[in-house]
Amino acid sequence: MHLLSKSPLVIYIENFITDEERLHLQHIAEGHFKHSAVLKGGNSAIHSVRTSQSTTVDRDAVVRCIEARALDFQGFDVPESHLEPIQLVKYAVTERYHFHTDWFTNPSHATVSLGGNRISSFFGYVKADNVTGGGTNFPILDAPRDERWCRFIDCDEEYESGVTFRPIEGNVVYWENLLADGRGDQRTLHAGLPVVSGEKIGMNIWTRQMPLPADVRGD
Ligand SMILES: O=C(O)CCC(=O)C(=O)O
Ligand SMILES: [Fe+2]
Repeated sequence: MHLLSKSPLVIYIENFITDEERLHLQHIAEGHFKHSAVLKGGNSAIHSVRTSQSTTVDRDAVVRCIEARALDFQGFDVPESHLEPIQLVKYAVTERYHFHTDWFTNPSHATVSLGGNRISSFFGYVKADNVTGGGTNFPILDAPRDERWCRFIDCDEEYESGVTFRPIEGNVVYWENLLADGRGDQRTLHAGLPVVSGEKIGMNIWTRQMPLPADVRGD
């Protein structure tokens, strides 16, 4: 693990998902991907901000193991009821996810009965062999200086473009979305850059401030 930023907290984790888990996730998601609905202004609509396809995965033994790892990483005290179902996102050539925050900007999506807002995100790379493009760009983060980071981030990017994580299978980026007072942290703005060649599949694990309703959890 490598600490990229203390504020906002951003931690890069190598080999968070095993090869077997990656293949399993692809297998159970096959045939379920749909063009992603992005919440905009109160109604769920298929919106051009996101051209990829997504799906959630059912909670089998392998998925529970990944979830347990995500909870343990966050210090053991987050109950599993605060986890959204794991979401996979698939991008074909040219597909992308424009700049957004994972925390809900519309308070009506973050009410107590809905589990509050998203305190943290794990974004991982489930499939990325022979992918060019398709990095995850955080324009407001300061790029680290040490060239050992170039294994994971695109060091050809201008310093002004922030940090772009390259899609590397098995690795994840973890960050905290909310400030200490619970408001969303604008510095967590990010985008999935267009895929230039190959197919990219990513994984989102989002943790809420409060328990999710059982029907959303899929329990
Ligand atoms: O595809 C990426 O690199 C980022 C995707 C993302 O930010 C999301 O699904 O919320
Ligand atoms: Fe995101």
